[in-house]
Amino acid sequence: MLASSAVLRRQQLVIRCLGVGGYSDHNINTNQKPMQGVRFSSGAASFSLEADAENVLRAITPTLDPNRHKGQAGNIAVIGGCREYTGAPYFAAISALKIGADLSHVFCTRDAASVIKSYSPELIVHPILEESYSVRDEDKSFILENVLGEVDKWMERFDCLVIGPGLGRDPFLLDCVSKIIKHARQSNVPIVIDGDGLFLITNWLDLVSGYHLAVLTPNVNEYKRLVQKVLSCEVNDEDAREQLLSLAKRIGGVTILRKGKADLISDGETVESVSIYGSPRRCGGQGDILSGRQVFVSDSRNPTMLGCIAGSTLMRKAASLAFENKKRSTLTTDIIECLGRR
Ligand SMILES: NC(=O)C1=CN([C@@H]2O[C@H](COP(=O)(O)OP(=O)(O)OC[C@H]3O[C@@H](n4cnc5c(N)ncnc54)[C@H](OP(=O)(O)O)[C@@H]3O)[C@@H](O)[C@H]2O)[C@@H](O)CC1
Ligand SMILES: Nc1ncnc2c1ncn2[C@@H]1O[C@H](COP(=O)(O)OP(=O)(O)OP(=O)(O)O)[C@@H](O)[C@H]1O
Ligand SMILES: [Mg+2]
Repeated sequence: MLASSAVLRRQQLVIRCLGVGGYSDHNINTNQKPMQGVRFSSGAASFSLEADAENVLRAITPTLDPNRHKGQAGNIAVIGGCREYTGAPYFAAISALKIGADLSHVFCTRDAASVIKSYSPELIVHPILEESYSVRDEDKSFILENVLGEVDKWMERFDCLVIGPGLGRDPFLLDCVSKIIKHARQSNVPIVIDGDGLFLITNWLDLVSGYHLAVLTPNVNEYKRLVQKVLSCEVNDEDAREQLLSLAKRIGGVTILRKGKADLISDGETVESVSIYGSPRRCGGQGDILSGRQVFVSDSRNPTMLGCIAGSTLMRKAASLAFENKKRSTLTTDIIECLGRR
């Protein structure tokens, strides 16, 4: 079957981002020497720790190419935003634009939509999700079909879905989102699962199990719940890397970025860590920024690990720059202003 144009575009994004075959986006246009510094062995990227986080950042960030048109540097969608939470989906969606995506959509509930639209004209906000309180039982299947139809109209054009920032835990809303995840898998769209999206898949692991284009970004609580559910034990920080490797292996296919003092990243085969930069401020919203940074997640395995290393490094670098400037008063909005600064 001919790969759809979106899959081809995502694969071109892979080649440009990774410089697979020694060519970065810049080389493609100028045929200069392949990039140095990023080592690939037997098809799996093997990186030392901190120094390569910088090299990965350099390797995976596509250069600005005058021959490209709008959308080719990345078109992402955040699935999240409800009556309770409107900041999280905004943080995730604007962060993707700030690191270079061209278009950023938010699919949220009607209540949240006008609030998120008021935060920024840069975002394309779709008020299509519903929570139980606004839906009669007899209308639920019709509304579910309508939600899926609205998302499917756009699905082929997305390079990545970020599912969960500010989603909340409403059962009807989570049921709709579970169907969106299934449709994304059928369309081979990479997905980043964060926030309440992790609450959903922890209770329904089949949604992501075996899907190598899925990235999970749990915080301390969310990771604890995943370990309890999948490994039937408590988090063991004595053997954090081994436990993360087992968790990723047991779920199968996914890449997990365990957020913490050091971010640990595993695809079930290797484990990498990123602990450079960062700030001592733990204000809410920093994880949402990180989930939006995974816009480089792509079609094949290695870039998923690379995307996580790059996203974590960029997030921590921006947090460090913001803290230098604002100290104890640093907020997530200050960190967003520092994104993309090198
Ligand atoms: N400005 C914004 O809009 C921001 C919005 N945010 C959004 O908030 C959502 C939750 O994210 P978070 O990080 O607070 O979740 P987390 O650490 O697992 O829980 C902390 C503790 O609270 C509890 N708990 C949580 N949610 C619950 C619920 N719905 N109903 C009941 N209990 C709940 C939880 O209990 P537990 O699950 O452990 O039993 C734990 O004890 C998520 O969608 C995120 O994107 C954040 O990104 C920040 C900025
Ligand atoms: N102790 C720490 N020291 C330095 N950086 C940290 C520390 N804990 C987390 N981080 C970094 O802060 C970012 C957000 O992690 P955090 O655990 O706050 O996510 P979260 O709880 O999902 O955030 P959010 O409030 O957006 O939901 C991650 O990039 C992580 O690398
Ligand atoms: Mg979070």
